Amino acid sequence: MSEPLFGAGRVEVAPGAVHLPGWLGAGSQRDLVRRCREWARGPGGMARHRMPRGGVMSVRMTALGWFWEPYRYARTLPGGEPVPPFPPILGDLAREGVAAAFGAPPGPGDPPYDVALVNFYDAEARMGMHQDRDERADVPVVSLSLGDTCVFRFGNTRTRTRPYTDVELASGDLFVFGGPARMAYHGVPRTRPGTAPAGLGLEAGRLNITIRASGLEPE
Ligand SMILES: O=C(O)CCC(=O)C(=O)O
Ligand SMILES: [Fe+2]
Repeated sequence: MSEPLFGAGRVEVAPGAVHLPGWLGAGSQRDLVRRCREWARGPGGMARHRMPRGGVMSVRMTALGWFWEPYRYARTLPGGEPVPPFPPILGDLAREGVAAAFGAPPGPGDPPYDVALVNFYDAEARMGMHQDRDERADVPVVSLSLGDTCVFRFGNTRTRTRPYTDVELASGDLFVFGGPARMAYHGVPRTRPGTAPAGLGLEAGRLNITIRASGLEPE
């Protein structure tokens, strides 16, 4: 086995896609779970979005910074209310995450992190293979996992199917994908109910926060 580049347990799943197990300590995980509860109580709630072809997503989500629905970003919520602001702590975590994954944070010329999607998975929820392609910036997507472990399927940029790699994302794990992996298809075929660490403040289910740079102009 080759020596990991940065600390123990850095796994390069594909060129540009890095998994750092246990990147967030227990205290940071608890803090983020508490914040997710606050964000979930915001005006957008935790909604199950309807897909353009009629299906309803099994994952519940709320958006910060920009509102997202399949498949676009909007400045306002569907009812016209303003979108809750993008929390600076998520920008800090995203830049630290990129530095931990690739050795350096995004450059000062890169569009800033300005949007986060908070996803909640109950025991039945899953997310089909998709690309994160509604952003107008080629900045890595930073994903933080809390609560139950899931199977995260990380594929290729051309098809929803093989070749892909199944990765177990546990509470506290960081996953970053950028560069040649930025447009790779990925999804969550299942979670593993009952695997969340005790004392997290999340009794059941999985939370995932993806932090992105929209590349869109602020007002
Ligand atoms: O829940 C995850 O780990 C992935 C979420 C995701 O791919 C997304 O929000 O676009
Ligand atoms: Fe995604």
